[in-house]
Amino acid sequence: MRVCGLEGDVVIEMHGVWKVYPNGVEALRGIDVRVEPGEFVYVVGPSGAGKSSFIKLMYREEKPDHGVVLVNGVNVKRVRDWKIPHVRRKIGIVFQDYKLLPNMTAFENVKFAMEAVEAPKRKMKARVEEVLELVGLSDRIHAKPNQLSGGEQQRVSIARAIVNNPSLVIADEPTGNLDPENSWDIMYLLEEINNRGTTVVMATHNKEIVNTLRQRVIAIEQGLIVRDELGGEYGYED
Ligand SMILES: Nc1ncnc2c1ncn2[C@@H]1O[C@H](COP(=O)(O)OP(=O)(O)OP(=O)(O)O)[C@@H](O)[C@H]1O
Repeated sequence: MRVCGLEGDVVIEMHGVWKVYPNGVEALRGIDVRVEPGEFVYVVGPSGAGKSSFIKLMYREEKPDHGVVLVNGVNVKRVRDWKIPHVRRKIGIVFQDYKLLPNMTAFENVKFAMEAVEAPKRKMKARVEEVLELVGLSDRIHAKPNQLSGGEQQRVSIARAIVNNPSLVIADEPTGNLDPENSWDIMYLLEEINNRGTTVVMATHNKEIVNTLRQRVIAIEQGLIVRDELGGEYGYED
């Protein structure tokens, strides 16, 4: 049974999507794609191919210049700035550099994400403790980011990403700053989250992970999807 999202809903739909930055760079040049609930998708491709631009459209960090991007049925181009938090309520985001608030503890960082969506106050403490336990950090909840290792910081950021039960987790190079052991730990967590029903979209340069934990692979080159395979390979040398 799916935990999030209704069967048959499409999590992400893009039709004829172009992203052209103000300097004239055509980062995406006509993208068509559908991601269904519960999928795990790797986004791969050479540096500068358009991977980050592709996933930034999903969390409305960027808007398409042409075409349509629907996330959980919402047309992201039509979302006013003040409504972005509402759209992101159902999306968890994980960055390569964690982006934790430095003056807050692990507990406070995760709680902050619940406050941002105005979750019921009485449920916060238990829920924050629950997700920090899920990522294996029960004994570090009062540590600040500079007291945590890179792997631990990324686990806090994953706890923050899932605390509001998102239907979609988007990760941009989540293992990019981590050693192999910590990278695998993060991948097992993302797999576990996916097994619980959450859709995961992850941009990565990690060949070993993509070729070992086989999932759908979307390859982007020069702003175009050049390959889209279930159980695909990484397909590049780096
Ligand atoms: N804000 C921006 N302004 C101008 N150009 C940009 C901007 N962001 C990205 N670009 C350009 O758009 C193209 C695609 O960049 P993008 O970051 O999407 O690629 P990427 O595949 O994620 O690369 P990497 O693997 O190196 O992170 C590149 O040529 C990049 O220089």
